[in-house]
Amino acid sequence: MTQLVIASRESPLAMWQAEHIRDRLTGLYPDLQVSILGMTTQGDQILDKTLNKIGGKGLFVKELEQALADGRADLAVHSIKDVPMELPDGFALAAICEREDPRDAFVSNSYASLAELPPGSVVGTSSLRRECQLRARFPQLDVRPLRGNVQTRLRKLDEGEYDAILLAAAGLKRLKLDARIRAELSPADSLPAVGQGALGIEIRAGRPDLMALLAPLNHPVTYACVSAERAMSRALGGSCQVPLGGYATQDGDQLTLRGFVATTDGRTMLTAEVSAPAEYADALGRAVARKLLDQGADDIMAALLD
Ligand SMILES: NCc1[nH]cc(CCC(=O)O)c1CC(=O)O
Repeated sequence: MTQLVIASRESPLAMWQAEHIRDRLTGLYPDLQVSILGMTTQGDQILDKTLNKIGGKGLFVKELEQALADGRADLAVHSIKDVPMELPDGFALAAICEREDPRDAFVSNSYASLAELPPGSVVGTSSLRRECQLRARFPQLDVRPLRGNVQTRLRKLDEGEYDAILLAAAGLKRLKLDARIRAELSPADSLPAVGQGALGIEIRAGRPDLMALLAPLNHPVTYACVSAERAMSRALGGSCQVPLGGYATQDGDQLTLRGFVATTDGRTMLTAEVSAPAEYADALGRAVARKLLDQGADDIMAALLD
């Protein structure tokens, strides 16, 4: 292979991610030519509705998969958080790269932390996961929807529509916007989204040559952690309609996965945590899902999907 095309969304964060993978590939393979095919996805176009109302994360990846299927591109770089738990037939994940900061970030021009916000303060987030965890801890805050790419969300904060917003620390750090982060929420306070902070590289299935070329970009610890998180979400039938989170860490050979499912108001919050050797990442994910289902997660999800 002498030339590769990376399909990417056109948002500045997506482009940063694609360029990062391009640079890593050309570092590894100096003779390889890598170009980036920027694309707009439905998820980027529909900005007036929250994601859970328009069909969820798949909207960010479908157009990119179409480019892979057509042969217009060889690989697609995604925030793995945006990749549906089941890939369509004919596609494969070739690598999951080392995770950036997985935490949620608190951004505000007036306050240093959530605890400082006066009652009634308006906090922007369009993630049900962030919303329910926020409501559980700070029921006196006014949580309002906030969509758009990272820059758009910061602009809406700066224009005064919100007193504070929550977004992924990883995106801000990649865009060198770390200075905007006033506080990072610990995973205990705001359990991250499944896969948050990690990049995934998707290819067409049945390309062992490309699989081998991309293998050095895979980070085994991140791969194990994110596999456990995704197996949990898959076993829960996870979708954007359901407030859920999952975050795994690896210590030695031991993976620990914590997951939650909640009602959007944050009044019911089911949590489970299990540890297992890293080679059993998928089984670990299913075990955490089973514990959540045993506590009634299926009732919460059935009510939400009604
Ligand atoms: N939902 C959009 C999205 N997808 C990935 C990231 C951040 C980067 C990452 O999690 O890898 C973001 C922005 C955010 O949630 O604030």
